[in-house]
Amino acid sequence: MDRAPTHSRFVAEALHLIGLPACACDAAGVVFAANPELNALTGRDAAGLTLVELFAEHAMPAAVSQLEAARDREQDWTSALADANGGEIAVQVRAKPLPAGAGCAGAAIVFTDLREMDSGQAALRKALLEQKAILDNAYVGILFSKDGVMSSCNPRMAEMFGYTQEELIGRRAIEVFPSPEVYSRFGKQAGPLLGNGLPFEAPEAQFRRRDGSLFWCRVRAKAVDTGRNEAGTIWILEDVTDARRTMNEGEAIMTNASFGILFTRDRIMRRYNRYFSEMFGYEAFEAIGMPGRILYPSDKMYEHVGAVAYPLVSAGKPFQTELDMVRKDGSVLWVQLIAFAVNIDDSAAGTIWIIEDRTEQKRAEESLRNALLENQAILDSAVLGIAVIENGYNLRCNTKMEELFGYAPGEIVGLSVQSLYPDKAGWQVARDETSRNFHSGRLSVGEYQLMRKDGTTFWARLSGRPFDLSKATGRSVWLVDDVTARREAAEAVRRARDELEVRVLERTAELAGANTLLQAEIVERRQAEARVHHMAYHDSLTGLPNRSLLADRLDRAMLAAQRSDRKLAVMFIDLDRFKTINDSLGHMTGDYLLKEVASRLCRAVRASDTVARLGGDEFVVLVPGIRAADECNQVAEKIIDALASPIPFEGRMLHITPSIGISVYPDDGADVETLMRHADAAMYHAKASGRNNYQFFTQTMNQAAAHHFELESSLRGALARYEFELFYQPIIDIDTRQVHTLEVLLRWRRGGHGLVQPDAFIPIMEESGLIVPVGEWVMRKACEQSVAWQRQGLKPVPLAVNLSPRQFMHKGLIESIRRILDETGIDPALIEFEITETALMQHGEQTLGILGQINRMGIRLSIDDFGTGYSSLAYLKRFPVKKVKIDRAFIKDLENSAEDRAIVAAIIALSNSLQLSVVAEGVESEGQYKLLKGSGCQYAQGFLFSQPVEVQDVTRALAA
Ligand SMILES: Nc1nc2c(ncn2[C@@H]2O[C@H](COP(=O)(O)O[C@H]3[C@@H](O)[C@H](n4cnc5c(=O)[nH]c(N)nc54)O[C@@H]3COP(=O)(O)O)[C@@H](O)[C@H]2O)c(=O)[nH]1
Repeated sequence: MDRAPTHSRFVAEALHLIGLPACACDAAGVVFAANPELNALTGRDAAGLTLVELFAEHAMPAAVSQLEAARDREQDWTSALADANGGEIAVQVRAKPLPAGAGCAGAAIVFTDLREMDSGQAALRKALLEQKAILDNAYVGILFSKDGVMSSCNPRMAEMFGYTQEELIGRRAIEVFPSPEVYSRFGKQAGPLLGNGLPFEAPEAQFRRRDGSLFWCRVRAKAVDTGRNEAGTIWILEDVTDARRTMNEGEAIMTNASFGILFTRDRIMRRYNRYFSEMFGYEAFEAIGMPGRILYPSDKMYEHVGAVAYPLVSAGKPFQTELDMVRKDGSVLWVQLIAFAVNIDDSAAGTIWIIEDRTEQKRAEESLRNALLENQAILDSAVLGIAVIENGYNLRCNTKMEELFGYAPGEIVGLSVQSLYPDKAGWQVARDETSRNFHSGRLSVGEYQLMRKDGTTFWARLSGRPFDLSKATGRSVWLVDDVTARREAAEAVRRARDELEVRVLERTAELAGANTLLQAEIVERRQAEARVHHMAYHDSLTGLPNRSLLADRLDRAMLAAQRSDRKLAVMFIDLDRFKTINDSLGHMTGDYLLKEVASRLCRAVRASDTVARLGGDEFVVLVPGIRAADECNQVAEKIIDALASPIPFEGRMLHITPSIGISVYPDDGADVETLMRHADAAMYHAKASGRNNYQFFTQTMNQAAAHHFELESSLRGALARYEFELFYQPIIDIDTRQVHTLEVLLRWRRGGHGLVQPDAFIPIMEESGLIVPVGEWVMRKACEQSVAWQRQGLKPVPLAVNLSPRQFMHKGLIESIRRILDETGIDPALIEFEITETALMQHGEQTLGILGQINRMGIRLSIDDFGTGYSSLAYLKRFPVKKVKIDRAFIKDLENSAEDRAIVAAIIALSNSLQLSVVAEGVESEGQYKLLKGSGCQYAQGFLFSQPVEVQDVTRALAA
């Protein structure tokens, strides 16, 4: 053995002294020393045996346990040793810790061979040992006291107080009480009972340990000998400190629990905590003893809970449910009920019910559930897809979301967000934008193309926000709206708008074009209106103001004159012999002449004066702002001077002179019509005064005008009154001085006035048109006379009848001639028409046609007043005329004027070359006659031969 031999030897020697079989074992349970008595008893050397080998097999567990405990304190038990023959030996075993001086831990074991005792001793000893074993092994402290002194105790009592048995025994009882007062009080309670032989019991009494700490014990006491107090008292103390603490803790739990705790047994309420009282409305002890049924709303529920709960509880399993229970006042509360057995080994021990009032919780849960249901209903009925996203995956979504993407219910959950995009690039763009927005603390809103489960795509408006806006990552909620239709509509609208804009542009262009055209039309119209206005108020040929505008300006000028106390002059200008120029040289020439005159007039007067053209060759100059009438002299002189120089036109020098009549406002009239009429009268006077001069209006001029008017009026009835008659003047053959022709000359034998000469009334008839019917009368009368002369047997003499320009151009002329010829039966060869040179040249080809018709009737034609107009040789050649009459103006000074002679000679030469006869009119002297005859003129007419004479004179002459 390894153990120290000194110790073994020392222990072995000690074992030899015991006299009873004994041994010593170490902490490992190996016998390291045994005395001969033990060796003899077991029949083998015990030293070196293990406990397993030393004890009988069935005694092993107790032996091991007892020896383990014996290392600390003495143990005593009945056991059996194994002998060398495999048998066993009944022994009483007493084991004690090895003393400190033994040198090692372990126990000393002493055996008493129970086989050596006689039966009485053995029984007694056995009983004593058993009692001792009971006392020693009792879990309660047992103490004997006498006279207040502890006389003996079991190990448990000493242990409870922290003493050894030896230390405790002999001590006074008062020492183990907390204080003398407690001891005294305790004694007062226990003493009377014990003194009377009665047991004393205190459920809780406080004691003091050796170390001063206090602990609680349940105390039971009884006199050892109830008949003799002096025999002492046996005290049994049960340490209930832990139980009391446990009980207090339980009470605290019961009292402070925030749920109801109910203890029932036999389904009767035995105990409950404060919370239960408050929960169900019962007082602290009010419901104790009542059946648990009162807590349930119905028998059925009560029975049901019992039927379900108790089998579980009896099996050691907790029962848990939630149900309605009933308060004392009948109101219902919703509780969670948990039940378990007080002792699973004893179902009759009762049941503990943990009851938690979940009414509010249930209400809250229901409210929450309703809210969730509502939310779910809202989500499911939402027209937008709604999804919760975390870490790029769909956590949850509503029905609409699934519909949008074409997934079955629940299919989207767990899908990656990327799988909802048609490609990674699109998803990446959306993710980057979302990240930027979330990190900026903003919502992320955008439109992206997404992909359905079947691979088709659509446009959606995504609106996302993190659950916590302050965190860019984590869960986020997204609204998904299918905006494909809206985008298509927007696209359609955009296209429509583009088309509309194009149309608008086109229409605008059209309108611009139309506007341009309209503007042009407006301009054109305004120009036209201006032209019309201009035409209405201006002379189309010269551009000068016309009669209307002149009247207006004259009106205004009169008003101005009234205000300024000035006068104004109206200067009526008529161009002398313009008619002749116009008729002979044609309209072109006449027009040119008029325009030049207009221009010269404008230059001659001031800009403040008005030059107007009334028509034909009539002009008016309005001179406002004059102080006296004689201021007009200068103006009139300037006008005459302006027109004095000849006007060159197409190789000719045109000479024109004005006759100017002047009326002055207010002297000669107070209105436009009067001033104009008076100026006109003055102009006539100027003409009568030899032309190329000016005359101021006088009242006598008014009388001339009145006379003119009177003549015209009288002429209108002259034909009907047979006041006309014919005179005849012979045209003689120069060579023979015999009558060649008779010129028919009209006379007006005006009633009360005598015979009126043609110059006094033919211009008026020409002007008024009366010349047409009167001229026809002349033709008819002349023809009738010729026929009459012939009927009288007189020698037929041709008659020369004058045709005025107006008469010549009259449409009914040819028909009228034809009718007269037919009706009178005159030989057309006896008729000759004299037409002035001016009239012939006036209408060119038309004249030629009329002349041709007349000529074809057999009527001869002659040109009257030849030399005063502007004959065209081309026409002369073509006209079917036979004769020209040299105007008497060239004959008048023939004898004195070489120029006139040259002209007459030229006319005669021209006529000869054209094979025309020449008549010289106005021959009044023999000198003239001779010159004419010498010049080769064939015919002559004049007072030298005869004045115009009445028909009777002609008849007489013809008959002579
Ligand atoms: N259309 C018509 N015109 C007619 C008609 N009757 C006349 N007239 C024209 O009137 C003008 C004046 O005519 P009258 O006063 O008759 O004078 C004519 C002669 O008396 C005049 N004459 C003739 N010889 C001389 C003369 O030696 N000296 C002179 N001082 N006068 C003389 O000449 C007139 C005839 O001229 P003309 O006709 O040019 O041959 C006159 O122009 C008439 O034509 C008519 O019915 N219709």
